[in-house]
Amino acid sequence: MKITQVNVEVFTYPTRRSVDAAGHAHPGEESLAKMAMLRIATEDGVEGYAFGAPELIRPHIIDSFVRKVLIGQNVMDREKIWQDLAHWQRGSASQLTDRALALVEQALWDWAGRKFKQPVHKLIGGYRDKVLAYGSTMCGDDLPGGLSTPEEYGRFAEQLVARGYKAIKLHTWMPPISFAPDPKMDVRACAAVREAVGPDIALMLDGYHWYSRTDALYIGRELEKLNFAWFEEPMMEESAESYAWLAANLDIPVLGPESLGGKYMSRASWVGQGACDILRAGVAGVGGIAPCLKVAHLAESYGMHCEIHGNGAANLAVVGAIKNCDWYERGLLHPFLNYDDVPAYLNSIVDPMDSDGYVHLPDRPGLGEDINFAYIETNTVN
Ligand SMILES: O=C(O)[C@H](O)[C@@H](O)[C@@H](O)C(=O)NO
Ligand SMILES: [Mg+2]
Repeated sequence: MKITQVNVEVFTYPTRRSVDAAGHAHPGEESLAKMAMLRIATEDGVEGYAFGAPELIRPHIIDSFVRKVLIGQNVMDREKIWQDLAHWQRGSASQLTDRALALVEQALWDWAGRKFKQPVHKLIGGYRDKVLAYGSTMCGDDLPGGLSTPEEYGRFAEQLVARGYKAIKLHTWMPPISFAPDPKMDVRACAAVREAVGPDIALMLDGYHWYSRTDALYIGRELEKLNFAWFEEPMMEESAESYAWLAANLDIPVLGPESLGGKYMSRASWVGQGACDILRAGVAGVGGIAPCLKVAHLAESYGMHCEIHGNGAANLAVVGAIKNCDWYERGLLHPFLNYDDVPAYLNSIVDPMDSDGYVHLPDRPGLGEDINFAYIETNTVN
């Protein structure tokens, strides 16, 4: 079945999610954001879709790389298409990103699910039909009543437990917040949350990402006293040696890498260097669902868990198809925002959570996005 069309529709939608100077999300005034829908069609008229930032799949990327590789190829040859695209990355002057590869590959999976009327996690090979979620907070802020003090983290954590979460991951304060980075404030927020939720809720920290080895060691040892489940990305992930040193000096599991490039190859290096106790990969960060599965299977070969980075249909599909992952990252959450609010371009969210803290894998065909095509058509801007 040959691919005949690759198109991108950019549309606007209202959001209260704003981004700070360091790229971290926080609540803000309602504004109009742009989203791109990648649409891949075959000669039989069946289509697959993926949503992402417009700049990732801007016309230069689609015209110079994606269309050249995809048009005429068999839509079921996902691995060959992915390898062909990946080989264009080196010569693209870093313009063809892993995130762009991930969007193309996701749309190919979505096509297959829609064609064969199966959810992607079942096409991969399902492992589960529900998964416990952890509430992943937004980074700390300076908003009164938000996440501006350790006490406010504690109060929010109580709300999350009441909603049904059985685990909470704190993203704490980062620059441009005036006092950040501050290891002691990070620890105070973690202590306030532990105090608020008691001993039976799993807690994790994913704070400032540029600490020194000694600062990271200090925080890690404090997290051990608070019985945290894992310690995530406290230092630059380019230094696997630093993580190997940290993991050797801590008992709390060190988890990573999240934001490091290098797809499944860098993850293999981390395992080989003992740089983490739990591996990490997200569909966007490693170039797609199949590369993410390669990381999860690598981890499984070493008796390790692989906790999948990020929310959304593609990450949820991977979680649904692997055993060595305990959680689905549901977020990012904030006291001022309701995560369950449905974006205007969807008819329902892909990851509703029940009162026991479980997200049920979607049984809709494809990635499971319940797309509001009429809204997208009406609000398309390109
Ligand atoms: O932009 C980021 O750093 C990530 O999106 C982050 O906020 C969050 O997704 C994360 O680190 N999860 O583990
Ligand atoms: Mg993280």
